[in-house]
Amino acid sequence: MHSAKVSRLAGVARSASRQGRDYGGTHQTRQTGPPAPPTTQTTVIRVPQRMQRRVASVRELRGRCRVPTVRAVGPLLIQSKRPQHDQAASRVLGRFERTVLSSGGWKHRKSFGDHFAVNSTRAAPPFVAGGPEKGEGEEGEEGGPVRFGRFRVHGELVRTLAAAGITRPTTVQLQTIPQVLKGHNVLCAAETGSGKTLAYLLPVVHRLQAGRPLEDEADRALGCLVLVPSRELAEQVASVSRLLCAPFRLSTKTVGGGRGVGPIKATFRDGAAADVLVATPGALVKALRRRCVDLSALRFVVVDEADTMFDPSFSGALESILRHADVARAPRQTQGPGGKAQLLVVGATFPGGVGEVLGRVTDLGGVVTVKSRNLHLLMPHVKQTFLKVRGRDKLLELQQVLKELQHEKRGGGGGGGGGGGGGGVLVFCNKATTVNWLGYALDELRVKHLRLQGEMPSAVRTGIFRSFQKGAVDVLVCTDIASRGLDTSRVRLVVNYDCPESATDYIHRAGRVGRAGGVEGGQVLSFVTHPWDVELVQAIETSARRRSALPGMRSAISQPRAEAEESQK
Ligand SMILES: Nc1ncnc2c1ncn2[C@@H]1O[C@H](COP(=O)(O)OP(=O)(O)OP(=O)(O)O)[C@@H](O)[C@H]1O
Repeated sequence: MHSAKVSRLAGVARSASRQGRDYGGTHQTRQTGPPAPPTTQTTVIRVPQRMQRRVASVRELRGRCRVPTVRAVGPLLIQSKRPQHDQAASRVLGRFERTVLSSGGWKHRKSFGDHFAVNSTRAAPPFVAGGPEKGEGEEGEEGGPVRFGRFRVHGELVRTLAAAGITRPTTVQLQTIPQVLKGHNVLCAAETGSGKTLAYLLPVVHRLQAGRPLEDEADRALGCLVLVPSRELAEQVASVSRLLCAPFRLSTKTVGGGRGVGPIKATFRDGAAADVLVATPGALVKALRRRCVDLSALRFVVVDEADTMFDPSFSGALESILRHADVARAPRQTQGPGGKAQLLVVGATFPGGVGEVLGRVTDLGGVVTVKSRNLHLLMPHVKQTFLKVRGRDKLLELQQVLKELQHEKRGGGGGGGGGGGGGGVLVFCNKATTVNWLGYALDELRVKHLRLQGEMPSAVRTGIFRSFQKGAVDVLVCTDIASRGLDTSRVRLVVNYDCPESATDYIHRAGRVGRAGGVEGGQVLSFVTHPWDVELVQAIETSARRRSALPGMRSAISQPRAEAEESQK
């Protein structure tokens, strides 16, 4: 803007000098043209002081704003519409170094049409063991890759995983499984899609089968409770549990909300308790009130998707459930018959209230924290593009993107897009009403899709998600309900049709691509429309350039306030 004004002023100055004028200063007088005939009049131009000051200040500002730019060479980390904002993959911006952001001027309406991408800098996810960057302890005793056998869990478990094509543990599994086997209460914070479900279910099933002889089936007691925020996620976790439990004839049940009390009672009608129960907090509280479930013999309580579960909308129910379970304070309390329950809290992000709630049910000092090295960093194996676009143009942009993907799927892609064609697309909106509206608009454009939002009955939602997972339809238009925990290994593209409202939501949405064992070459495309979206995008771009964690993300439990004050005294 300044430059435009300066050039405008300069233009006036130039045309003035062409006409023989000069902007030398106030009250300057100069004779122009051929030697003055006796009748020639002298031209006098008066430049107001205000204007002079303005030109001087704009000149000064231009000088100040000139940030030394290093021309990016080699592969690019940030690829911008304006090449002067590119950043090479080999360069990491220092913590105190001045950042020149591609999204710097995006609050201005003239920036519509601008775009930049954070390119992927590696092919495989960093949490898959044996990749180019090996993590701690990722080599076996003989220098070969680590296999599940290293944990000394039951051979059947290792064989079951191998039959499912899972032979080598991910980084988070390597760190978490030994701690759970030792009996610790664990807080596990690791990236989306890094295999956290197996990280807790594998040792849990191993210990359940070890502690219960097969003949005991009649007086079976609930051994493990897994709490998750949605019914879809309950079904997903239960399917992994059933796979692992099958060789030992351990049973898994699910109980989810949204269907009244009848189905909850029906789940427990047969009288036999499950070995593993996967439940949503609301449904479990109802079951506890009606004495359908007994938590007295619990050996494990798992809280999955911690950021949602400790959210104020769930935390009340969660706390009352944790009070019913007798949570151990030290590993020795979990041993032997009548042992207390081990607490495992799992998530990719953690809200502030975790310490408050956990402090009331166990000793926080005894909780072992397992934290991934890349937690809260942008995923280096997923290309993430940001496009500044007017609200009215978003639909056309989306249609174009879907068309290109369809074209690639039919084999006409020419390989330019990286990775093969096909795969699923998740289109995230912020509200259920936008999902419905966008659904109608896509119907008009004859784009085959499914819709998923929280106002639908939960049984319908589960069916919709299952058919998307099976590949019946490639496009799923959804709210954030699909961003937490759901395994979307076939998703190749995430479109943020509405920019997410927080960095946490961005991490969870983007985490639906680039998952362990999932489709390679996953990408995220975000439409940026409003000035308040721009702030989040600038925070993401800054983190990408500095390779630092996104701001405002937590991964540790803080002591409850009262306790912290006491320990300070
Ligand atoms: N060791 C492994 N090797 C290959 N694939 C794996 C491994 N462990 C898990 N997976 C696969 O990775 C995918 C993601 O796993 P999972 O859903 O447990 O991730 P998550 O960390 O819980 O993700 P989110 O944070 O989104 O809940 C699943 O499809 C799972 O089968």
